[in-house]
Amino acid sequence: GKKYGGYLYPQFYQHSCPKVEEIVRSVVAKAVAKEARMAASLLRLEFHDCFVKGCDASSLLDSSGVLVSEKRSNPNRNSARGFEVLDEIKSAVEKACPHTVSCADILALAARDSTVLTGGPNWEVPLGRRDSRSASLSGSNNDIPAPNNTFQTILTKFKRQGLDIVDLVALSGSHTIGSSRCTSFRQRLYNQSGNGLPDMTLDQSYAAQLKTRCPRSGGDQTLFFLDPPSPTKFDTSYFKNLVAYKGLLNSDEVLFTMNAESRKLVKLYAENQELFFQHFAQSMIKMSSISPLTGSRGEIRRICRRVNNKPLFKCISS
Ligand code: HEM
Ligand SMILES: [Ca+2]
Repeated sequence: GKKYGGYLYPQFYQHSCPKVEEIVRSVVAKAVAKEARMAASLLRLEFHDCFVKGCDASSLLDSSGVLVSEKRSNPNRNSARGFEVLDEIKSAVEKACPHTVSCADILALAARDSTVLTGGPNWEVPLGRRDSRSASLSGSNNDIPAPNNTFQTILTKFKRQGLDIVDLVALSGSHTIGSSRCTSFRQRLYNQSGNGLPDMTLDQSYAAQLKTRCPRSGGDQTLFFLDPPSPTKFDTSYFKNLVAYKGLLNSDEVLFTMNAESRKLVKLYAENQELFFQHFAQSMIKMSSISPLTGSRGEIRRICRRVNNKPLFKCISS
């Protein structure tokens, strides 16, 4: 395809850094043991990276000079987390194999390891991505779906990345782990369509329960599990919630209420963990292969938070 293709392969570091997968896994395991939510946070970072200019670790860059960080965007501000863990992985990998493994590949591996560590499927991660020398704040604001987007808008944003409705439903299954802030779903509780009424598709007793900790105003940052029955276990519980009209985000519930095809997939995944896991792994490989920088494009960053300094002679000669 145009956006993903045969440039990445799992053995990319076989000779140059044979221990990379082991190093990433051990740091992720340590971080998740310390804080279970970290698995969710790392998995989400891969999504937010790949949807903006492809999987190029643009999402990991801090603001510096003219570069404006994607960390300031609406989907990421006060929300994206896990950057310290990636710093720790990167420095461990740099020690073993200096200037060899990209931050984009480290993030793709960390997302896979986070899935496995919480009980989800395993897959071989195609490798060979390189890191961008820029970020896109506008891309981060526009290309990552928002929780109050309509089903059609969300699907359109997935299709723009070369992803389809199966990818959308399977990957939304990531919300089987992790948390959301009150501000991300408040609208559903009080004023879904601008007429002062709640979202009628939200289970009423669940809504009442959410309102106690997510009031009309205040408490924006208060955290709620995306999948309350099993917030740290990668399982089918998320899809069972949707079938029971207990999806937390509007973008979750619309997968069951707004489209016949996605509704069918939600019901299938709710009852068939094996199928969900199989599709999830497939879709993660697809998402993690969006527009990679390969060959001599981009660079291997030394620190994931900033682009490498260019040596002076390059500036003069070019
Ligand atoms: C389909 C469109 C999607 C929308 C609208 C969406 C939206 C959101 C929102 C609003 C949150 C809570 C953020 C906060 O309040 O701080 C969240 C959390 C999360 N999202 Fe999504 N998401 C989508 C798809 C995905 C995909 C494709 C993945 C991964 C493949 C993913 C993984 C996660 C995870 C794991 C969390 C929890 C993060 C944590 O606890 O730190 N999401 N998402
Ligand atoms: Ca990116």
